[in-house]
This record gives sequence, C-alpha cells and structure tokens, in this order.
Amino acid sequence: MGKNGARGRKKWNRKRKAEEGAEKQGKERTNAGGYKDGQDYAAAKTSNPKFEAYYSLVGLHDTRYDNGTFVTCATDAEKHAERDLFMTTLRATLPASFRVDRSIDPTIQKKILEELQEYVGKEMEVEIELPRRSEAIGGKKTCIDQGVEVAKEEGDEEQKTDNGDNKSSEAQFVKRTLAPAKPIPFISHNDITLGFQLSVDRRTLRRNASLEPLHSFLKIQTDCGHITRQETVSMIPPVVLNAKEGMSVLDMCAAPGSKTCQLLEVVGGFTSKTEFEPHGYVVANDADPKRAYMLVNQLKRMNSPSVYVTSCDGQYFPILDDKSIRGTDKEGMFDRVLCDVPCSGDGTIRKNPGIWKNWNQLGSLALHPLQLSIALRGARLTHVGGYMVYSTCSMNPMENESVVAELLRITDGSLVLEDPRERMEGLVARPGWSTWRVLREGKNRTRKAMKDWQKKNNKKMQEKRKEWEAKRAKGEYPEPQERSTDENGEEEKEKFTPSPYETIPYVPPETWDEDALSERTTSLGFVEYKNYDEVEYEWHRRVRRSCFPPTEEEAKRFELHKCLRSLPQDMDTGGFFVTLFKKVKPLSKDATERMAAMASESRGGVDVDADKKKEAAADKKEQSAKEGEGDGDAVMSDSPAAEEKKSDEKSEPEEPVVKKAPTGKVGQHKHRADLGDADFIPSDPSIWPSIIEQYGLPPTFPKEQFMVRSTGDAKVIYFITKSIKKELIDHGIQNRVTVINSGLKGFERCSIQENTAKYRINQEAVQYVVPYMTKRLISADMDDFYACIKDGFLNLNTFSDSFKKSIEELEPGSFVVALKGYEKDVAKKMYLSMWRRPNCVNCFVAKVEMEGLISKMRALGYVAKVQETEEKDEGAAASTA
Ligand SMILES: C[S@@+](CC[C@H](N)C(=O)[O-])C[C@H]1O[C@@H](n2cnc3c(N)ncnc32)[C@H](O)[C@@H]1O
Repeated sequence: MGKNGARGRKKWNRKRKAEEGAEKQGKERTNAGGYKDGQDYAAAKTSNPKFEAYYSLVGLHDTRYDNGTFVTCATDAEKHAERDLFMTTLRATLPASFRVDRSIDPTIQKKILEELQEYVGKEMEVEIELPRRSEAIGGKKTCIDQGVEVAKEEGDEEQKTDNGDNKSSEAQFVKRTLAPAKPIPFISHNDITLGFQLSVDRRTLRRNASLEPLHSFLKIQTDCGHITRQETVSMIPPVVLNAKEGMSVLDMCAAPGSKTCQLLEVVGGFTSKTEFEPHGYVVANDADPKRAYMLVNQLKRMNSPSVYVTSCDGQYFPILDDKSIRGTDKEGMFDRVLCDVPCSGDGTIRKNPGIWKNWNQLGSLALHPLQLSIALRGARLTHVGGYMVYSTCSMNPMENESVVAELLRITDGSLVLEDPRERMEGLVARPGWSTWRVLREGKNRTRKAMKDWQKKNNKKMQEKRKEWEAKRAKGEYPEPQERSTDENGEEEKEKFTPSPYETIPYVPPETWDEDALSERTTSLGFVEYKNYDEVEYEWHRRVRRSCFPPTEEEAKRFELHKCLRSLPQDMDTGGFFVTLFKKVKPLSKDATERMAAMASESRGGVDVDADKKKEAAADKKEQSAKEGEGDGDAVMSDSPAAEEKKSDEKSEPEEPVVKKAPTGKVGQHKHRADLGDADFIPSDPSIWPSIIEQYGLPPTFPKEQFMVRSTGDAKVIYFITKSIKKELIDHGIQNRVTVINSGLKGFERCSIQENTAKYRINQEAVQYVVPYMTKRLISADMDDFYACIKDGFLNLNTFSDSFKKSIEELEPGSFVVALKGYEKDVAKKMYLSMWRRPNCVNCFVAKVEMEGLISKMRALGYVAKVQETEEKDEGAAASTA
C-alpha cells in the first residue's frame, strides 16, 4: 500500500468517524471541512480556483437548458450565464427533501399525504434567522439569504440590516413567505407523487420556531419509517434501476443506506395478497463493517426482513450463481445491481462546504480504477436480462463517462446502455459526454505543505494579489508566471510559484477561448494529455488508459448521451451522474479475467492483500489436510482461478481460492455479537416443543426459518425469509462474506417466564408469528388497543371488562394483542407484543414504534378519548368566547 493510499484511508477514516460519532449522538453529519450541515456557510469559502478552472476547461458550462432540452452554448455570454447559474446555485443552501414510503398501507399513506399538504401544500409565513456573519463572499449574497429569496423576494428592507456592514453577533430575524413544497414527480407510485422538495434547507427547518410543527411531524414519521429524508438526487438511482416486487437486488456500496431503504420499499413488498412474507430481497453490502453497522441502524425503522447486510470489498463480492437459484441457468445472481460507488463527491459540495477547500483532481483519478473494478464485478453479478445502475455524486468525467466507456469496452457487447428519461417524469438531466479532456494536477499538495507555503509566502502573496486586483480593476489580466527552473533547467518542484489565478474568489474567465482556459489550468499546476502515449511513465498508475475518451467509432457504439448528468442548477439539487446498463449476454472469458485482474490490482482503501495472504495460508493448510477429499467449494466458484481449478482438477491454481471476501477492517468488531462473522445457523431443535405448545403453533409453522447467530448463547431467534434462506444462506454466502445482519427478532429468551416457555415473542417479527398462533393471541377494540400502547406497568382496570377478562384467562408470560378487524392483515401490523403479570401487563414495543402505531390508528380514523375530550373542551371554550 502506497503512502498516498494510507493517507487517503486516514482521511476517509476521519470522515467516517465524524459521521459515526454524529450518528451515535443523533446529531447531523460533520463534513471534512468541519462545518456541520448548514452551519456557518457564510464563513466557508465557496470558491476554489482549481475546481472552477478545471470545470470551465472540461466543458461543464458548455450546455444550457432551453425549452425542455439541453443545447450547446453558442456564445461566450451564454457560457458566462451558465457558469454564473452554476456557481450561484452551489453557494446557495440545499433545499431539504423527503419521500413517503410507497410500501405502507394505502390508508395510512393517504392520511400522511393529507397531513403533509396541510404543512407544505401552501405558502408559509416564517421568521428566518439570518446568518450572523453574512457578509457576502465576492459580493454575492450568502447562501441562506439566497435560499429564502428563491421562495419569495420580499422584505428587502429587513434584509438590508444584515447585508450591509452590520457585523453584529446578535441573531437577526426576518419575516418571509416560503413557497409550497415542490413535488418530485418521478418519485411516485400508482400515480401518486410521494417525493417533495421544500423551499428551505434542513438547518432552517430544524431551527425555526415557526417550522417546528412541520419539523416534528417529519421527525415522528421518519422515526416510524413512513417518511425518509433523502436528497432529491439520491432518490434517482433506485428509480432508474426500476426494481419490482419480488426481485433480488444487490446494493454493492450501500452505507449509510438511503438508497437501500428505497429499494427495500419496492422489492420487500408482497407480490400477492396470499403471501405471508415478501419474496424479494436486497443484499446491502459495504466494504467497511462499521459503516455497514450504521446501515443496519438506518434500516431498523423499516422493520423489514427482506434485507441481508454484508461487509466485503465489492470487487470481491462472491459469485454464487447456480442453476437452482431462482431456477435459471443464466449468468448472474441478482435481477438488479446498484453500484453507487465511492466517489470524490464534488456534487455534494452544497451540503459539504469543506469540499471547496479540499477539492483535488487527483482524487478522481485515484478512484477511477476502484470504481471500474466494482462496476465490473456488479456486471458479472447481474442476471442476463437484468439491469445494473452505476452512479456517483461527482461531476468529474474521470469518475463518470470514462468508467462507463471502459466498462462497455471490456464487456464487449454484454452490456448496453438504456435511457430511462422517458419514464422519469420531471427529471432534468443533461446528456452524458462522448468526449472529454484528460488533465491531472501537477502535484498533490498536502494541506500541511500548502499551509507552510502560505505562511512563507504570505506577504509576497498579498503583494501579488494587490497587484493583480489592480490589474483586474483596470480590466487587464496578468500573464501567467514563468515556471521557475533549477540550474539544470528542471522545474523546481518544491517551490510553489504562486499562480496569479490562485486567489479566492476565482474570477470568471474573460474569454471562453480554449487556449485562455487552458492557460489558466496550466498556471494552476494542471497538466493536460491529448492521449495516453503522452502520459509520463511515473504517472501511469494515476492516469490510466481508460481515462481517455472513446474513439469516434466507439463513441457511436457506446451512446454515452444516454447517461444522466445533472448539475445543481437543473433541479436545485446536488450534482449527480447515473447510468443504466442492461445485461444482454454473459460476460466473455476475457472480461471475467480482466475483472479478477483489476480487483487484485486495485487497492481501493481496502487492504485486500493482507486478507488474501491470510486466506492463502489458511487455504494451503486446509488443502493439505483435506488431500484426497472432494472439492467442497464447488458451488461457490468465484475467481477465474477457482473456475480453472474445477475444470482441471490436477493443476495447481495459480491464485489461491479466496474463501471469504476481504472487508475494510476485518476483525475489528469481533467483540460484538451483532457484527463480525456470526453466521445464521439453524436453532437448537430442543427449544421448539415448549414454544410450539405455549403459542399453539401448528405443524406448518416454518421452524427452519427461525435461526440463531452462530456466536453467543442463542438468546435471540431471528425470522429469516424463505428466499434469503434458500438463495443466499443455503448457497453458502456466509462462507464467502462477513454477514452483519439479517432477519427480524422473532423470539427472545427470558429468565422470568416461570410456568411457560422460556421464549417471549419479540415485536420485530410478531407479524410472522401471529398468523400461526392459536394460543395467547387476543383481540382488542380501538380503545383497549390504544390503552395498551404505553410504557410501564398497565393496571388491568384501565381496560374494558371484556378485554380485562381475556387477559385474566391467560397464564403469566408473553402474549400478543391484535387490533380487532386487523388480525389477519399482516402488512398493517396492528399487533402488540405484551407481557402478562399477576395484576398488570407490559407492552414490549419500542417508543418509536408506539408512535408509529398511534399514527396508524389515527389514519384508520381513531380519535383517542382523551384527545376527543380535549377537542370538545376547546370547541366549547371557543363557542363561549
Ligand atoms: C457513495 S457511498 C454510498 C452511499 C449509499 N449508496 C447511500 O445511498 O446511502 C460509498 C460507500 O462505498 C463504500 N466503499 C468504499 N470502497 C468500497 C468497496 N471496495 N466495496 C464496497 N464498498 C465500498 C464506502 O464505505 C461508502 O459507504
């Protein structure tokens, strides 16, 4: 592992730690620059000369939106306007957006949408706190000001107080009218729009007293899984993937999991009314086990058994295809594969202002091979006839079109691009590029080197800037500096010659003439290559052949215009890139070999070698021990080396068979039973007779689907869906990847149950047990059901006589209460896991689920008695007044 790789990993780790820390404390994310979401935007530098010069040269501002299509800018003025729009949008705060879960019960969904309309369907009068230091950067208004201005231009009087010279640290407020939320038409189901984009950012939503009712409504609905707060562009890849109920989906780089949730809502749905459990599933994988654990937390609120969370390097995700899986002999394991790969993320600059400071073109070049390798593995894992989506939140062609083009080149006709635009109403996305320029930064300046240099050159730099500003005021632009050379005529690498353009704010190009733009990038230390032959030998690992644009003939064949490329100004979002591939035939042997070679070459932030070496040693040991035994790994052939081994049993494989795909940090979390490599195994048969007897479960009860983790003392029994068990677990996936989590808790052992079985029913999977229960299941009307949804000991006298009587007939211990009329409605899940004590009962339901149940009851038309009385009192008071 090179020095840079290690440094890169450290940076990733720091970022992850910050995210995870925030997640733990229930706080929002902190970005690399140390700014919290929305915090102190005004203080963040929203300019970066290299970023701006690079994107101006590569042609980011060369197209504009005109009457529903994108056209090439014909004049410099049009390019200027495009650039201005781009920069202004990047400096404005990002509107908050969310979507309503499409899989929830239609009655509940309708009620949520009605309540939402009351909050966001009309203009809202709010008081907005202006940023404390809102002095404009480069003469522009600050983000918050602009965000509000978009909603409505009024109250300029009040605004002046803060936009002028006022640098007071007192909070200042202005009254504003916010525009209604914008529907996101392509986030819909059964012709009902389920996605919304607000006219305020998340920070304003959180901190504004007048928006508190909306904020707490969104919070409660989010906690109980009815609403997901997600960026608009992040919702696009799952829609493009077009998964259906019952399908198998692989999310290769899934954490923190917003897209996994979206996919799960679709595939985890029921295909028929007679089904007890969903047939489809999502395998959510992430190389970093810690992030995979974050994902598990995120998915908890969905209460879905249809997800299987794994942790392995996506480049090594095991290939288990077998004729018996889903009854097909076609290549591939999954109907749909999402490759939302790690990327430089410059499309997220609006919510991560630290990127302004840290943006670096070398990052994109470094990620290119890893992205390609993950996508190639994804292609191999996709069923013939299935679809794969490749997406990034980067605007850089090195991470986007160049990866797509190389993928098409390697797979040589197995993959074709499809254009999803037609079925995505309201989506504004530019065509992908068929050609682009390849540049690299001259030197990877570390932050420390930059700081040292700045310290050293501070005075000099200031003089230069003054000189340059004076020239700029006169309308003259300085000539680029001569590069300093040493006595041998070699460029002096350690001395940084300040570029006249390396100032903040960056000044837009005076002319869009290519030479002038090129001069700017050169002066900022970029080197441009016309073709791969020009790349210096020492740069071959960074600037790959695959970074270069396709030939004319290839470009015609590849149809890269079908890729979706959206810039922030197009829909007032972040920037994104999405491509839809259809797999039309199996990959060639050549492509499969390239895939294996690429994976072993790429380092991608995962110490693949260390694990492979360990595996190789273990394999050797095992192989010699098992000499003479059959090949136990036959079903799970993976690398070409393994396949070769099968076809030629006698020859030694050139590469050892990798048994378990490497993860980011194997072994770090072994102390946690819910992490690490604790597989799902069948439960001990001796526990079942008492459970069956206690809850009156019939012989049809699927005991084999109730499994335990292989470590620990099997305190919890998990419900695993039939398809996850049959298609993944029974096919040995656990031997090949670290399994983080799956299923829902079905039964939990308890010590206080004296007379009855030792296992109580857990609320998580109660809906998969209730349909089989013939004992200890009682029904309650709305009032009694509502009375049960409380913390602590509930006195039996709080219930109606008939319900009290049903409870009294039960022996102490675990039982379930079902809402009358909904006993068989598994999808609504109006069930409560309860505990009977001598004179009282307890409800074993988590607080967030309690809130969800109450909100479902409201949707079903229930008005709680207390609330009814309060409403009556309020009505009476109003009429007296
Ligand atoms: C862009 S994020 C994914 C975002 C996610 N799809 C979502 O919607 O929330 C990229 C993820 O890829 C993971 N990653 C990095 N290298 C990987 C690899 N080689 N294989 C699989 N995952 C990887 C990172 O840990 C990170 O969580």
